[in-house]
Amino acid sequence: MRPELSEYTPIYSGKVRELYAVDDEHLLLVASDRISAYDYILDSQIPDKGRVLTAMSVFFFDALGVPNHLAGPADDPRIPESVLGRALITRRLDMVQVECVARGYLTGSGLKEYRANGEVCGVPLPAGLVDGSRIDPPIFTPATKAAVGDHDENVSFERVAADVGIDLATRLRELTLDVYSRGADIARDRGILLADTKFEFGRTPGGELLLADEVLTPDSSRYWDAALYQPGRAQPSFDKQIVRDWLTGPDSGWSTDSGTPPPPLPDDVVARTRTRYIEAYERISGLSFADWPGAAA
Ligand SMILES: Nc1ncnc(-c2cnn(Cc3cccc(F)c3)c2)c1Cl
Repeated sequence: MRPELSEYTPIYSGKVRELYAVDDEHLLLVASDRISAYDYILDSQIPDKGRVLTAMSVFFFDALGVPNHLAGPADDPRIPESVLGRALITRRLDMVQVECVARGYLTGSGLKEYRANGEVCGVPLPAGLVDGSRIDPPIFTPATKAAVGDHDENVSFERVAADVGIDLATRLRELTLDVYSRGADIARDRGILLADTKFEFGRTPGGELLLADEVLTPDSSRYWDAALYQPGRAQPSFDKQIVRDWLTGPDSGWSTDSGTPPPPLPDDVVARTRTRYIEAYERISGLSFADWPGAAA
């Protein structure tokens, strides 16, 4: 008999995820079916999004073999039925307050910084790069966690070293670049480019540094279809472009500068987006999503 979610203490609610305390040493990390676009949490949910992204994290934790915070399998008996498949039991860690970002392609806030001063987080880049240019080897572009609703602030490695010490900063950079590069290689071999990603690390009471949070998911990373990759323009998002195009298209009655929340999504936009998430997981993992725990939505 699985416990009810109400037996656990909620300790954090993010835009699309929640965190509960299971006991003094363990947490329950829950991924919802909510989706965000243009900095709004949409009213419409994407069925199975939480289960697919949880499956992706588990795949990469296993495939990359990095010491991490997982404390049980996806069907751990401590996981309530209501969130089975979209929740994981993790060790409770002392989280390092650094957003550990790796970039293998130049876009978003990195491109903005590059255009202003030819570098990102203090890392100089070659001249002449455009939106979507490959950055090889990838670069470590950390950020400080922003307050709720704000964007993280990109900072230099030197600032991270000043905040957490040079040894830990160096370790974070090494781990971030290694895990990103190996994960991006796996995805690229299957036709999906992971343009960038954000990791979080935490320390055990014994001081061991573990990879925590979600790993290389479409919510923590930019996913691009390799077949459509074309530097010099904004790349379409593998998972979110269908939603973005409908919201900014003629049928939504909405626009990004309307100052109003986006309208609900049509059923076909929801269904096609669900399919994109499942396709990304099955292509990258080589596994069938039908075999993943929890009730299909
Ligand atoms: N193993 C850990 N130990 C201690 N703290 C965390 C932790 C804190 N915050 N976050 C981000 C987050 C993850 C999911 C749902 C949310 F609402 C927020 C993760 C973790 Cl993963």
